[in-house]
Amino acid sequence: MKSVAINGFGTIGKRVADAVAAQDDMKVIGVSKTRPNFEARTAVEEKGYPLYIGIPERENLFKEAGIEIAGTVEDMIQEADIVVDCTPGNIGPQNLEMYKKAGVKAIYQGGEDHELTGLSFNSFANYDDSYGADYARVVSCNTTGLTRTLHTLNPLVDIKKVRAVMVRRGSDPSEIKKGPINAIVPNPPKVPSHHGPDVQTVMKGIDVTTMALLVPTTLMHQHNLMVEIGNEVSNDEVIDLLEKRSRVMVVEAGAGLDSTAALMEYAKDLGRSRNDLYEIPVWKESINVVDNELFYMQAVHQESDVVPENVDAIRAMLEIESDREKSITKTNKAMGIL
Ligand SMILES: NC(=O)C1=CN([C@@H]2O[C@H](COP(=O)(O)OP(=O)(O)OC[C@H]3O[C@@H](n4cnc5c(N)ncnc54)[C@H](OP(=O)(O)O)[C@@H]3O)[C@@H](O)[C@H]2O)C=CC1
Ligand SMILES: O=C(OP(=O)(O)O)[C@H](O)COP(=O)(O)O
Repeated sequence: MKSVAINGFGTIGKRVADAVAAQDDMKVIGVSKTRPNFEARTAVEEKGYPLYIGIPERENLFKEAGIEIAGTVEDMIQEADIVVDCTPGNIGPQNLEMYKKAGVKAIYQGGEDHELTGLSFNSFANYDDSYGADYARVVSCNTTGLTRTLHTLNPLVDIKKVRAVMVRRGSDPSEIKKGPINAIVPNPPKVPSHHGPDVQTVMKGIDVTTMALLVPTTLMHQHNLMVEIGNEVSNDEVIDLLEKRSRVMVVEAGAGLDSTAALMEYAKDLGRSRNDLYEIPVWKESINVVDNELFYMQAVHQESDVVPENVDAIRAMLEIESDREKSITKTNKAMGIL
C-alpha cells in the first residue's frame, strides 16, 4: 500500500484525495490547507484525513478554530511515497526544492508549465513515459479533454491537422472573485492559445492549433474541433471509436443532453460524488465528416476530468502497475467511471 500526500485541498486536491482513498493499492496519508475554513474542518472531521498546514506561521489560526492539525507540509511529505501538488498555479515551483530535499516524488497539475518537470502525463497518450519518474505534470483539464478524444481517433483516423475553438468557463462554481459575469473575453487574447502546445507535450508531433474564449458560466468548458484527415472515415466509425473508449462518452442532444447544464444534471442523476463528470462527453449529432474534415463538439467538466489521470500517474510513477490499460481499468472501477 503506497502512501500519497496531497498538498493543496481545493477544487482538484479534495477530489484527488477521495479518488486515492477509493483505491486498494494506495492510501491518503495527509492533505494540506493554508486557511482554517470549512474545507479544513471537513477534511479532518468528515473525511478523516490528517491535516497539515502549508504556512507554518498560521498554526495558531487552526488552533483557535479548533481544527486539529498533524503538522506542517514538510512533516507530511516525509511520510509519503509521492506528493500530489494541487496548490494554485505557480505555487508549485516553490515547492519543488522541498520535495527534492525530502526525496519524495511529485505530481504537478496543469497550472504549472511543462518545463517545471519536463514530463507531462495523460493516461492514454503517454503513461509509459512516466513509469518510475520522479516528477511529472498531469496536463490541464482542457488539454486532458482534447487529448482524450484526439488520442482515441488515432490511428483509425489519419489526423493531419487539428484546429479547435475552446469556450472556457469563467470560474469554478465555488469562486466569487473571477468572471466575466456579462461579457465574452478572448482568453488568452493572443492566438493561438497555450492548449495546442500543451497537447503536444503528451501527443508528440500532432499538428494542433487552438484559440480560446472565456464566457459567463461555471459548469463546464466546451470545445469545437475541426480535424483535417488523410483517409476516408465514416461518421459511424468515429462514433464507434469514441463509444468504445472509457473516460469518453458519446451523448445525444436529441435525448436531452443538449447543453452543459443538462450534462451536469446527468452527473447528478448518476449519483456521482460532488456531481462530477469524469468522462469527456462528445455530442453525437456534432460528429460529422465533410470531405476531408472531421467536426465534433465536446465538453469538459473542469473540476474532475483530470482526477483519474492523477491516480494513474501515481501508479506509473511508483511502479505499482506497468500496464496502462490495467491501471485505467482499476481506476475506473474504483471511481465508477464509464
Ligand atoms: N479548477 C480547475 O478547473 C482546474 C485546475 N487545475 C489546476 O490544478 C491546480 C489547483 O487548482 P485548484 O484546485 O483549482 O485550486 P484551488 O484554489 O481550488 O485550491 C488550491 C489549494 O491549495 C492550497 N494552497 C494555497 N496556497 C498554498 C500554498 N502556498 N501552499 C500550500 N497550499 C496552498 C489552498 O489552501 P487554502 O484554501 O487553505 O489556502 C487550496 O487548498 C492548479 O495548477 C490548476 O491550474 C487543473 C484542472 C482544472
Ligand atoms: O481551464 C483551465 O486550464 P487551461 O485553460 O489552462 O486548460 C483550468 O480549468 C484552470 O483554469 P483557470 O486558470 O481559469 O482557473
